Amino acid sequence: MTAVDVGMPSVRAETDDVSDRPDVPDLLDRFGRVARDLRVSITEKCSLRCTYCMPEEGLPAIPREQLLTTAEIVRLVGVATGLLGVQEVRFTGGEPLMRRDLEDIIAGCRRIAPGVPLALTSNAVGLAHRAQDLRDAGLTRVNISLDTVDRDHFARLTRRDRLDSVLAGIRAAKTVGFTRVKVNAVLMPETLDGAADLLQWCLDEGVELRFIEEMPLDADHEWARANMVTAQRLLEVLGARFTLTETPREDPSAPAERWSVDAGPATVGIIASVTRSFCSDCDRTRLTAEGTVRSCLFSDRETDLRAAVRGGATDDELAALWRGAMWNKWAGHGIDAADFVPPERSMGAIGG
Ligand SMILES: Nc1nc2c(ncn2[C@@H]2O[C@H](COP(=O)(O)OP(=O)(O)OP(=O)(O)O)[C@@H](O)[C@H]2O)c(=O)[nH]1
Ligand SMILES: C[S@@+](CC[C@H](N)C(=O)[O-])C[C@H]1O[C@@H](n2cnc3c(N)ncnc32)[C@H](O)[C@@H]1O
Ligand code: SF4
Ligand code: SF4
Repeated sequence: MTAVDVGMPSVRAETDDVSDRPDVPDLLDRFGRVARDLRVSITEKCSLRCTYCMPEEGLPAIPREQLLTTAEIVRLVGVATGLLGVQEVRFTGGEPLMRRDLEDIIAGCRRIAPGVPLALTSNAVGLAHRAQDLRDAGLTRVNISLDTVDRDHFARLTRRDRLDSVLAGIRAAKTVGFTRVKVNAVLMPETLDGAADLLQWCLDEGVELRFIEEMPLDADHEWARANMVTAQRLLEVLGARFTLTETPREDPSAPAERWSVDAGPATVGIIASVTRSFCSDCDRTRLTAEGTVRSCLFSDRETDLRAAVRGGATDDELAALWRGAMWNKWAGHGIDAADFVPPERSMGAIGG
């Protein structure tokens, strides 16, 4: 972390003041954190309707002219990696595969940021047909969401009967040579009984499974702390079938804590965003599909870069706007605070 006088801001600072920001190129915030991990949402559309994320009818469509174009995404990724110290870029959504120009976006970003890892977070529906092209375009890594290997549970949770397509997508990701394919599973009461089967499937396939605590980011606003499956509860359930041993954290800003399974080398991860929050080490910055910078998943304060891009701003001007947006980033999500209010946008609308 960069050492600067960061003062004592409140957890949810509501200010745009950047007059006290030190003149450094990186995406520094008042708490001394530096964002190096950029997550770019490229669409609000999705082929699934996971209950913890989307409403049944899907999100309201973003008018085409409000979406960042391929060229605009590439330019902003160039600003982030070239001027702002971003070291990894992840494409997300909505479902990034819903954009037919995803391969062009990846190829453009690969050209503008040759040495930077480019990752994708996807539900893998239809990935089997595109995995090779995405790899050829320069994609480095893929994380895939899969909550259960039980077809009925999958169909109920995602409101779509697409388990086979997802499993084929995961296998294709391995076949075309993406290294360290990871599977993300959100912990839900309905799928907890199948958690050990999911882990066994991932062990058999040689992919790395991470369970994720559900956050209050569902479009239906049904999240309740009392109903949430905690990391602790999951460990009890998995412990009935596997021997789990906690391993040291690879990197303090990596959200997953890892346990070796049956003496390893395979591991299972848990992203305990709620009960063991990692906000104090957060290294994320986000671009929404409409081209706003969002400093934290939970903060609705956004800075419009699309208007600046379309108004003729230079790269240096865009970088300055981005730095200002991150300086006033909140300390953390504050889910346990008495006055917590979930953000207006749901996970799929922000870009998870
Ligand atoms: N609290 C919090 N959780 C996040 C954030 N971004 C993603 N998540 C959660 O972390 C899960 C995994 O995210 P991924 O998209 O796989 O990214 P990642 O964990 O950074 O990926 P790796 O670099 O492969 O570890 C998501 O499903 C979200 O639930 C964030 O900024 N804050
Ligand atoms: C919003 S999705 C977008 C990318 C892609 N559609 C997918 O599902 O991987 C990104 C990640 O957010 C996670 N997610 C969605 N809603 C969540 C919630 N309420 N709490 C925690 N994670 C959530 C998903 O499981 C997924 O891993
Ligand atoms: S989690 Fe991903 S796949 Fe599921 S509804 Fe949200 S955006 Fe779609
Ligand atoms: S909730 Fe906000 S501060 Fe916490 S890890 Fe996520 S983006 Fe970072």
